[in-house]
Formats: sequence, structure tokens, C-alpha cells
Amino acid sequence: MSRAAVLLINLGTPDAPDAASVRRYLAEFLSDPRVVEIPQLLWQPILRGPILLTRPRKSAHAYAQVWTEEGSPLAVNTRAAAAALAGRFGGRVTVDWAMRYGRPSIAARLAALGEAGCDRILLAPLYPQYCAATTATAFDCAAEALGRMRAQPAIRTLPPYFDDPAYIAALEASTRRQLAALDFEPDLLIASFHGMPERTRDLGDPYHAQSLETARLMEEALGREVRVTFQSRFGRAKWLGPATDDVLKSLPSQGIRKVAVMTPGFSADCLETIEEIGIRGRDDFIAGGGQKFARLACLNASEEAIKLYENLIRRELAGWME
Ligand SMILES: C=CC1=C(C)c2cc3[nH]c(cc4nc(cc5[nH]c(cc1n2)c(C)c5CCC(=O)O)C(CCC(=O)O)=C4C)c(C)c3C=C
Ligand SMILES: [Fe+2]
Ligand SMILES: [Fe+2]
Repeated sequence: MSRAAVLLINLGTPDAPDAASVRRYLAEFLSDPRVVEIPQLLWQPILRGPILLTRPRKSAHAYAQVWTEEGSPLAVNTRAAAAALAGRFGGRVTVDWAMRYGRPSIAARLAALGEAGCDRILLAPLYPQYCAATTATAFDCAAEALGRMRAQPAIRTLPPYFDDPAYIAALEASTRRQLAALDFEPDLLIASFHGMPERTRDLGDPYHAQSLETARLMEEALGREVRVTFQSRFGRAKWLGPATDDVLKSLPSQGIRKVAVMTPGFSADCLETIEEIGIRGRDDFIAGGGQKFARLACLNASEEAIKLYENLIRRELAGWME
């Protein structure tokens, strides 16, 4: 008897909001050559020196502001999506989740699925837009774990879903629901995507184009402008723009005083959405003269999200669920 499983994969997060845990997490994350594409011989001294000496304390402070009783929001939301999804397959598919960096690791969950008798596994990184720094490295990591197994499961991978009608419909429904609940009508809706070095686009990474296409399809679906920005600049290289913080600071002087910000590239709320947009982004906008600011939640484990993931997963598991 064969048995199918789906492994939801997200980025990863520290174990606790303290400097030591954040340091361990950042050391693993930022040592990934898919993330920082500088030769390791040059990069490691910079990482182990200035970056890991200063950033963990600052980031731990930010994490402490978003941490919940159940843990880091990224882990809490990803786990909740996996739990809700499990109920949609009537026990015919095992649904599990893992993190590319930190815990639960991809290797540990692949091993656990193997022990549970799952011999057909769909790897599903929850990144709607393909990016080598997120999607590719998740598959690299899984391949490395598979490379150490004697009895490997059969593997399928979830393609990016940036333009999938089911994803656009989920975003549209979630956005309409959240806009209707606001006590104001935004002058502008912003879609803030995580940034990337511009160089990666020039070398052929489709992330930028796929982000723009998601926003264009959202404009079509919502019948209103969706202004694209890129957040979370890191390092000295030129990153994709326009930068979310710069745009938020400058909008009030252009007469735009009420905004709503959505983050469609993040499947789950996390440090980058709750703290960077919801706290610092709001402060930037209000300090610049803005009046009303709303951060719209990610799809997380909402009804819209679970319907979307069930749809995508059923399609990819065709022929495996009998
Ligand atoms: C959704 C897509 C993401 C892309 C693309 C991405 C690229 C990328 N990120 C960094 C550096 C950092 N990112 C950090 C946090 C973080 N990044 C993503 C997603 C993408 N990153 C998420 C979901 C999170 C949140 C994790 C959480 O625990 O909530 C951080 C850590 C926080 C901090 O210290 O600021 C860093 C650093 C680079 C360099 C990069 C591409 C080159
Ligand atoms: Fe990031
Ligand atoms: Fe950030």
C-alpha cells in the first residue's frame, strides 16, 4: 500500500526571541549561498564579524514584539495551516510542515514521513512567487536529505502559483473581507513584497516579474490600483524598488493620507509583516503626515487559504491519492 503526504515548507524562524537564538538562526539562514551570493571565503568573515555581532540583538528586540504564547507567528501560522488542511483529505493524505532554517527541519520531517509509511511526498514551499533564495533552496535542502536515504520516497514539487486563478481568488476574497471591516476607505492599496537584490532579476530570477504579475491580476480582480513596493532591504547591494518604507514616508505629501498595505508574497504573517509593516511602516506613514493606516493579514490559515491549498495540492497529487 502506498501512502501520499504533503510537506508544507516555510522559511524558518528562531526558536525564541532572544539574541542567542536569533544568532543561531541568522547564521544558518545567511550562510545559505542561495541567499547571499557572495563567495563564502569573503562573506563568512563579514557575517561572523559585524553582522552576527550586532544584528541578533536588534532583531531579537523586533521578534519579542511579535512573539506569541504559542511561539513565532511564522511557525504558528504555518502549523495552523497544516492542521486545518489535514482535515480536508479525510485521512487519505498526511499533511506535515517544515522550515528551511531552524526547526522543524525538512530532513527531520522527511524522515518522520518515511517512518510513517509515506512513500510519495509532495514538497510544497509556500511561496507564491518563485525565487532562488526561497523556493530553490527549499528543494536543495530536501534533495540533500534525500541524498542520505537508502529507501527514498517518490517526490513531486509544487510549482509557483503567483498567477493561479485559485491564488488570485483567495487573495481577492481575503482583501475584500478585510477592507470591508476597516473603519475607513483607503486612498491607496499597497502590495508590499519582500525585496531581493536587483542583480538576481538581471541574472534571470523570475521573482520580480512574478510579483508584478500577481499585483496586476489583483488590480484586475479588485478593480482598483494596487501599488507595488519591495520591503526588507538587507546589505549594501542595490535592491528591487521602490522601497516600501520610502513610499510610505512620501505618500502623505502627495495627498494620500489613508492607506492599506497587503503582503501577498508572504503566505503567513511573520516578523516582516507584523513588525516591519504593521509597526515600523505605520510609524513611517504617520510621521510623514498620514492619517489612517491598515495592515491586511496574510492568508495564514484562513478559510480562503485552506481552500486554495487544498485546490493546489489535489491537482499536484492527481493519481497519488487512490
Ligand atoms: C517571501 C519571500 C522572501 C524572500 C524573497 C526573502 C529574501 C531574503 N531575505 C533576506 C534576509 C532576511 N529575511 C529575514 C526574514 C524573513 N524573510 C522572509 C521571506 C523572504 N525572504 C520571511 C518570511 C522572514 C520572516 C522570518 C520570521 O521569523 O518571521 C531576516 C531575519 C529577520 C531580520 O533579522 O531582519 C533576514 C536577515 C535576504 C538577504 C534575502 C535575499 C537575498
Ligand atoms: Fe527575508
Ligand atoms: Fe525585515
